[in-house]
Amino acid sequence: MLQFVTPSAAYQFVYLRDLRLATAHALVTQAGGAEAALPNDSPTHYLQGLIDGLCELSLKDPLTGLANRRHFRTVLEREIDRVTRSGEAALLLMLDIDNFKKVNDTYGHLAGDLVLQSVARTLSACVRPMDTLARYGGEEFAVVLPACQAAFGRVVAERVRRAVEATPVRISPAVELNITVSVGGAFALQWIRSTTQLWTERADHQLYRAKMAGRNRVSIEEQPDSTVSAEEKSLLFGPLYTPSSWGDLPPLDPTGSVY
Ligand SMILES: Nc1nc2c(ncn2[C@@H]2O[C@H](COP(=O)(O)OP(=O)(O)OP(=O)(O)O)[C@@H](O)[C@H]2O)c(=O)[nH]1
Repeated sequence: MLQFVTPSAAYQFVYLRDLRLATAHALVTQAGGAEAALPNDSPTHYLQGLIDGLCELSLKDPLTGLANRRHFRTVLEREIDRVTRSGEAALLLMLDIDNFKKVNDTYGHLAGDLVLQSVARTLSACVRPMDTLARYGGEEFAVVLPACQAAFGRVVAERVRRAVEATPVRISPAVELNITVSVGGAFALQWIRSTTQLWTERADHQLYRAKMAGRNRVSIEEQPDSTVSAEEKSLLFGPLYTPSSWGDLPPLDPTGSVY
């Protein structure tokens, strides 16, 4: 099923089995991919353009144009793979707009949508092209920052928080709103294969702490010390041991952790 926003800002859903060429064309054009799918192209090019445009759409959140949650999970899984193999640091930030319900309740849902779009633009301007920024859910965003050392991660998280605070959102000619976000962050476990669920839970826990501490602040988990020695790395990634060498192996840690 594809979801898109109509010109009147209403959400519309289309089941793939009901998707007609004209609807596919309208969806791709609306998303700004019209050049890729001009009907006076050759039929093959035209159809390929539509298919490419629809694939692109299926990865995006229709309101903000950021990566959607499904796409973000795929990126996180890839990042876990990379971190497990390379041992590089990677940071996951979860961000949540503070008191957003009040915006909706006071100014209406459309004003809330304008705030979401504005925050999405501000966040996009704060991250590197190699980072992936997503709308994770209602008023929650997420960013994964590959190759991100602890000191840099804290600077980015604080920069993001300040940027949102410094960008008022105009929701009507007479009304401008000051918006803030709370930010929680957790580093990936280096050399150890974790799961997207565990990683997001750790970042979410820090986000909860930032909210509990008063909102409009950053809380980042201390980078877990999962450094392994060169010898241990060779145990993880080296050739398999033969039974005759088992006697040389260090005893197994009952928790399964690598120190
Ligand atoms: N306008 C708009 N509102 C949304 C959307 N998705 C979720 N929301 C609203 O986001 C609000 C979330 O409210 P809460 O979870 O209570 O959080 P909050 O008011 O931001 O409070 P804190 O997170 O504790 O600071 C609800 O009012 C939802 O209706 C959306 O796509 N557009």
